[in-house]
Amino acid sequence: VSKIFSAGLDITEMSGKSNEHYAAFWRAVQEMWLKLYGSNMVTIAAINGSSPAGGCLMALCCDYRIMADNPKFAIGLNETQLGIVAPFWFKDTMINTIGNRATELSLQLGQMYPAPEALKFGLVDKLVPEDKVQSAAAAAMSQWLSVPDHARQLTKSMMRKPAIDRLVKQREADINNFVSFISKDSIQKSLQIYMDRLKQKK
Ligand SMILES: CCCCCCCCCCC/C=C/C(=O)SCCNC(=O)CCNC(=O)[C@H](O)C(C)(C)COP(=O)(O)OP(=O)(O)OC[C@H]1O[C@@H](n2cnc3c(N)ncnc32)[C@H](O)[C@@H]1OP(=O)(O)O
Repeated sequence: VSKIFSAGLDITEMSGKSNEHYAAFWRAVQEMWLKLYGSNMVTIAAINGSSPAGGCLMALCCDYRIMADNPKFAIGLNETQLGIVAPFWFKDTMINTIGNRATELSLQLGQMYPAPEALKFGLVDKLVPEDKVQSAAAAAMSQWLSVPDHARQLTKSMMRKPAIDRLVKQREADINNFVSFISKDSIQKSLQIYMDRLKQKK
């Protein structure tokens, strides 16, 4: 979709559903992260628009991020703005990209960074004109693929394994945490208010 890289997780999957539904949904989100963050392939994010929360997470899972140079497009883990909390593995992924202090600021405030600020913060690696995002991503891919694969893969795994092992070890507990958190009346209310606001802004 033009102007949106990803709107993040589908909020309708996290509201008004059964606990079994929430558990299956969260397992699928974990699976997505484990596959993408743990992939031994080269992954380049061509960020052609806004990228909140889960969308930002997907971009952060990639090896390199190229974003369209348009200040109207913003990226960030904005969970607190929805009244929800980025789980520890979202937080770990961000820390591994921009460091601890920048992550703390970012997460507590639920900040969305317009493209130029995202570059300054290190959330993305490069800005290019909107119509050059795909070609710049293809060029970056060629550069990354020119590195001997086994060496690049072992290096990637060395950097990411601790975060991945942490979720693998705590997977079931993380699902239980998600279900008990998201099914709280107060959290359901916050999500409802956020969705109503999204619709009103039209
Ligand atoms: C103790 C610790 C325990 C921790 C336990 C875990 C806690 C839970 C963790 C959950 C992590 C959540 C991650 C997420 O990704 S949440 C989703 C975050 N996403 C957003 O905030 C995006 C909101 N959307 C927007 O900002 C804009 O819609 C956007 C910039 C994406 C596009 O803007 P545009 O103006 O082009 O389009 P509209 O706003 O008019 O939207 C069109 C329709 O789409 C609906 N919409 C948008 N985003 C979502 C979404 N994420 N999910 C569902 N639906 C969405 C929007 O309402 C419009 O719908 P209608 O056409 O029906 O009105």
